[in-house]
Amino acid sequence: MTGEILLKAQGLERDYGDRKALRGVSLELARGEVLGLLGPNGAGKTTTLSILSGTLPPTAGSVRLNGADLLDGGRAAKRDLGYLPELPPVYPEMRVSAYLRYCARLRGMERALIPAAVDEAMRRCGLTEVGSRLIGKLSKGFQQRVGIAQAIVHRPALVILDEPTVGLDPLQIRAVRALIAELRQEHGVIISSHILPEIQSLCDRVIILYQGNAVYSGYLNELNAVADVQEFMVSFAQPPAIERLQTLAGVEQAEALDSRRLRLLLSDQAAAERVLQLAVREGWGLREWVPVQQSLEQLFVALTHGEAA
Ligand SMILES: Nc1ncnc2c1ncn2[C@@H]1O[C@H](COP(=O)(O)OP(=O)(O)OP(=O)(O)O)[C@@H](O)[C@H]1O
Repeated sequence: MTGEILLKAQGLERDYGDRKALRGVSLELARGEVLGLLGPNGAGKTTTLSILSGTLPPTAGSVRLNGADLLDGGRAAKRDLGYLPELPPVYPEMRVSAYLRYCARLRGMERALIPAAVDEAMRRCGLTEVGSRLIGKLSKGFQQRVGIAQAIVHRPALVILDEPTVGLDPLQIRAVRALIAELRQEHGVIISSHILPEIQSLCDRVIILYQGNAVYSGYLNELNAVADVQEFMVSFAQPPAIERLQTLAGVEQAEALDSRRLRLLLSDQAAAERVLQLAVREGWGLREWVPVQQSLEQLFVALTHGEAA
């Protein structure tokens, strides 16, 4: 965690009739952090975000935002959050700036502060030029920006975005991703996505949901730590025979890539140390020792048993 805890959810469960959509999900978010919720269809992402945004009551569990109980009808806590649901809640017959003024008012913002807040939200979301246009006449990408603008107009501490780039063209996706990257400067952000590279490029931390459980929670830069096997690209000036490497304890696989470069799969850190000590003792002339990052995709496939993301 980088800072003070903004959001803390514990033991969230949600049943729809006898269907268990969430089975005890807990999470935390610090200020300035971007958390990604990743999971195959039906994993429980939207259910989780609806609960975190105070729009759906959980069957069990608690959510605290800035220390206040969100589920206890806390209007003050709700003022601290902005939510973009899967379908942006925009009114096609309203003009952009009028709609944003309406949203700011709805979230309890003081009247005198609203005009400046609306201008600021439009500027941040690239909407200044279309402020007087009818929302229904805007492209899907611009409507999505209006959806994000309504989520940030009242300057909430927490912004929750459910599949923010779904249905957009590649240029619109780039613009929305750039906007999300900028949001972190002022807000804690939670996004859900099916798109692995999106989560990888925008988030500090990821939670992988599968069948209503959080099967993984961790920082993206620590992915290797959860891998059972560690992979390295290695090069030696005088490499040993590949058969020699294959007989060493903890070397799961050794494969020659060219005359000097090898790919090693090792069982753990101790195996890496043994190979390095031997390289020094026997004068193999180490040139490169590069860990191969385990990708989020590999982890996702392993944890969700290959269900398509
Ligand atoms: N209103 C509802 N009534 C009954 N079952 C529901 C309802 N909403 C969701 N579910 C079920 O709960 C489970 C979790 O759904 P949820 O929409 O949270 O998943 P998701 O990860 O957001 O999926 P997707 O990526 O498809 O939107 C699914 O099995 C879904 O069918």
